[in-house]
Amino acid sequence: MNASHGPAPDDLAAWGAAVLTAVDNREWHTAWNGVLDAATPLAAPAQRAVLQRLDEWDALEAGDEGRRQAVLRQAWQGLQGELTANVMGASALDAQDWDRDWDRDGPAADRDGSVARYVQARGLTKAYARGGFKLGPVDVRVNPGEILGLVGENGNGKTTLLRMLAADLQADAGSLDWGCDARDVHRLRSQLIYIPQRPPKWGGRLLDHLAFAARSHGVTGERLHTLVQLVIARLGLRAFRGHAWRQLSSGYKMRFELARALLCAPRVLLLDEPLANLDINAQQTLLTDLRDMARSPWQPLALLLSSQQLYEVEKIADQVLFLEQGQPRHVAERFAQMAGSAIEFESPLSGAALAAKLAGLPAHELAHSGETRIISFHVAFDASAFLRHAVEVGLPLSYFRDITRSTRRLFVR
Ligand SMILES: Nc1ncnc2c1ncn2[C@@H]1O[C@H](COP(=O)(O)OP(=O)(O)OP(=O)(O)O)[C@@H](O)[C@H]1O
Repeated sequence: MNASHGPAPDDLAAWGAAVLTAVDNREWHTAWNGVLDAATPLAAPAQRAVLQRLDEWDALEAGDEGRRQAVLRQAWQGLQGELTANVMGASALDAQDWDRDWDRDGPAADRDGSVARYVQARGLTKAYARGGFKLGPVDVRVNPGEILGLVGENGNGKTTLLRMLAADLQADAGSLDWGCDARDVHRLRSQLIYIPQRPPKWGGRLLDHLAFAARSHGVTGERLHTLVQLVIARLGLRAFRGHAWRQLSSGYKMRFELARALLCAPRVLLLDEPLANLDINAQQTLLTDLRDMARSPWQPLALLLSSQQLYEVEKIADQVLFLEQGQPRHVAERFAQMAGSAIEFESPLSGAALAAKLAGLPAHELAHSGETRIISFHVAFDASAFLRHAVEVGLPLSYFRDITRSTRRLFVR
């Protein structure tokens, strides 16, 4: 995409088709994510039109599905017009402020080296004198539009690595590269946003904080209002605009931090345990939103997130880096060395009763982690064969998952 002149025709067509498909399928969240994402770099009048549609949407009665589709289609059509005009050369971008960023951050800036284009580390190490923990050497590279999931048990160096990649903690050795001139550390840090697991407390109202963040990033005039409102909608914070820090749950505090990050138009986003303290539905929604943010056709991000939620992270990550006692294990390489297969399951049976039901299966080992059992076969034995066996011998199962190619397998002791 040529950012300084708006979207390329292919990006526009793909975006248009994806949003319309979501509208047809009544996947409202996905459709709105697409609309709000495309509206983010546009000028105030185009953003105001989208905000009007959002107000109409909020006023709709529950169950009014046809009207919902109509409102979203109208929002889509309005944006399509703006974006097409932009592709044809009549800039829809606000000449006054955001356009400056796009010019600055587009190819011209890439050439002058002032904008981060990816995050890359080679041979990165860190040792803490107190306690003796050592991390690395670690090699990593994440490009815009890609997601890296960082997993590992507690105390294995995930936070240490994220902070080094965010230029927030000095490495002992190795090289770090963001694809730009890193000598202006202040400028670099404004493009690398690190959100810690427990972000600091803030005072006042959520809306005022976000307006302040946008203003600090150079957004002015009417666009200050429309952009902040769009980003608030994007992160599902419309009902919390007037809320104070103490009135927000942990999940919404994380959403606030993401909204603040988006207003700074970061290139690299590093999140430490963003799923911690979220219920399962909130985790799924946040992961979808993070995936959409990273893969935005308008402003893609290199996204790195640490998490204990292996299964959830694996669903959206392009690469998974597993840290074990400070040493990186690139998961794809580990799997290449592992034979056999593994299944995680839960059953009310245990001990001899369970062993009797599993007798007759190919050679295996049985481990457990709390209530969950992990059966590891020495030879490939696929999940459907295991299920067939369970049905035949009457093994009751309350949970079942094939973890042969999951990072979960690396945690089996
Ligand atoms: N400033 C420090 N000085 C000394 N040791 C530290 C320091 N910061 C972290 N450590 C130690 O380094 C190790 C790795 O910590 P880190 O927070 O990076 O791990 P983590 O994988 O993020 O852990 P968790 O999942 O519990 O957040 C731990 O043993 C921790 O106690």
